[in-house]
Amino acid sequence: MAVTRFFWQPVALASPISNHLKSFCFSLPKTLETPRTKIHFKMANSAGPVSARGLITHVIFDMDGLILDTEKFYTEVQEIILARFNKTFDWSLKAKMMGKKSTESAKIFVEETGISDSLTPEDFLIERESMLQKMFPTSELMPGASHLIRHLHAKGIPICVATGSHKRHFALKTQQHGELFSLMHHVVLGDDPEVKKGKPSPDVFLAAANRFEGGPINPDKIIVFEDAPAGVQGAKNAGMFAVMVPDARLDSSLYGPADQILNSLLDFNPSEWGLPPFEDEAS
Ligand SMILES: O=P(O)(O)OC[C@@H](O)CO
Ligand SMILES: [Mg+2]
Repeated sequence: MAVTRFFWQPVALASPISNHLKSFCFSLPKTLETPRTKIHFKMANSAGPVSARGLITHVIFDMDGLILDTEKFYTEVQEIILARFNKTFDWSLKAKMMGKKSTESAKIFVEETGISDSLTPEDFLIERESMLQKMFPTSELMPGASHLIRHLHAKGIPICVATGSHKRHFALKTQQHGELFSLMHHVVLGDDPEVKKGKPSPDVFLAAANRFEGGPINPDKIIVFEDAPAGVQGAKNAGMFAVMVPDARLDSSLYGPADQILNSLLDFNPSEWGLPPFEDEAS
């Protein structure tokens, strides 16, 4: 199916989106894309997400790089390990690893960097573990995460987490954020028995949809918030809507099939998806 990308300035969003798409949208050459300064929407066709947004009833959050600012820890330790081999860690490799189960991303790391003869995926995981264990308890929230989670919970919208992180890392990363995560109806982890394959497989998102009250919830009633290309693809493979909040350093050619691309969770407008509007300003 042909995919057209549309861009517009957020200030134009005063009346229903569908009208604006028809009258105010314009496309820009790729060179003019500025991912951190504009809100991007991707429309699969004229009957795509805009008409379906009014039906959203449930929300799934990714964790690393979306709720928690933890991707930087992985980047740091991977840079340290590669430096030992006189190699540098870049964002094209980062993009392939992020969002995946640790065993899967470890394999990608040693193979893509050409160090698999010297370091096995298992040894890589052992080497980075002691560094990560010190870093994870210092995890901080991403901008807008607390505001959006608290808002949806207060309005009675069922919310949950679907992460590639396994149980032990989840506990370390959320040590300082127990109260916020307690607002989630449930959390599906990467080492959950129902998650046979990591993102971009839909497993973690389908398990998340199954576990809501009255589940399984129809995927076209669900938005997934993601930062990683594999996560966006996984959400789409599950038949859900994907709102991507990518790191500014991620190449825009890797945004993939995201339905909406935001600079930050602070830019999310619940009303556009038929969710209860904010009553206050995000802080
Ligand atoms: O699915 P998320 O929460 O991004 O976790 C993946 C993580 O283990 C590293 O990228
Ligand atoms: Mg993530």
